[in-house]
Amino acid sequence: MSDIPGIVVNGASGRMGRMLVNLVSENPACRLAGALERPGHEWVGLDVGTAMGKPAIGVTVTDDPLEAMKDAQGVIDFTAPAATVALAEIAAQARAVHVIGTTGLDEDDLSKLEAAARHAVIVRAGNMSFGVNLLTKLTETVSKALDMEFDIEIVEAHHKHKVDAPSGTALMLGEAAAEGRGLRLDKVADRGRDGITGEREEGHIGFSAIRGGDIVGEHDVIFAGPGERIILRHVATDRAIFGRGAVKAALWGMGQKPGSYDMMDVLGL
Ligand SMILES: NC(=O)C1=CN([C@@H]2O[C@H](COP(=O)(O)OP(=O)(O)OC[C@H]3O[C@@H](n4cnc5c(N)ncnc54)[C@H](O)[C@@H]3O)[C@@H](O)[C@H]2O)C=CC1
Ligand SMILES: O=C(O)C1=N[C@H](C(=O)O)C[C@H](O)C1
Repeated sequence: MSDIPGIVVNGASGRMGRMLVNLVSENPACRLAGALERPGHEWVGLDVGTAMGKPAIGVTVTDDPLEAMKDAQGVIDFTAPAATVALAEIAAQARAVHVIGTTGLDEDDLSKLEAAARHAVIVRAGNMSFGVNLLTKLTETVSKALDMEFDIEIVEAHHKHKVDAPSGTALMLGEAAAEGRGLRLDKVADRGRDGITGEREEGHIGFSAIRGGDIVGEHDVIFAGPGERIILRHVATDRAIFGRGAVKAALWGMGQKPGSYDMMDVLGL
């Protein structure tokens, strides 16, 4: 047993998973304690370094979460909603901090995560980067300062492999914009306009999603008023910004009481 905190990466072969295997292995403040993939995945049973086409690093990919977490204090999870909900219960049993980057979670998924957070630390955010969390703060501030004459529209762009829309980040920004106006996003969100939609309703918050190529992630919050527009923008050019935030969240979470936290808590924003 080492004194250095151990972190497991779930979804180790994914775009974020590979990034995280590297970031956790290279960070002197933690060690890679395990690598998880879904049952049947071709990486299961291989050394995760070898599977990535690099030298072996002494961690074998497994599909058994309890086995992966036997010597870990945290697990970082950028996978898919069903996988994340299933892992939450197991991470709580193992008393491991569960850092969740997975997006596309529905209300039912979220209530299951809340239940798991009664026994364990969960840190979840639709975007783990410092820049987007700062943008989220700014969005709330600007929304609070402007009156309803300013229409709020959120436009996001991502790579062609992304499976959920609007992005988790867009929803985070929408929630902040609604909060700034003292409203609940689910009462004012316009998602997916098509056909004869009628005029825009005052106070609504609109979402548009672009998908193509290898776009890492881009978000604009547009405040369109009479005679002027304010646009807040974040452009991600490297997935490492999400990965670094997730590692920070895992280490931070190890000092917290059970409960649900987000990146604002981690970053003190
Ligand atoms: N919050 C944030 O800052 C960010 C969130 N994301 C989100 O993270 C998620 C993953 O994104 P990508 O890495 O681009 O996707 P990806 O499709 O490249 O990777 C997902 C991985 O999860 C694995 N997986 C699926 N079911 C599993 C299970 N039951 N057990 C273990 N592994 C399982 C897949 O085999 C795959 O390797 C998405 O929901 C995405 O929106 C992505 C980037 C940043
Ligand atoms: O799927 C992605 O790639 C990303 N997903 C997150 C989201 O849904 O907002 C964060 C980031 O934009 C990349």
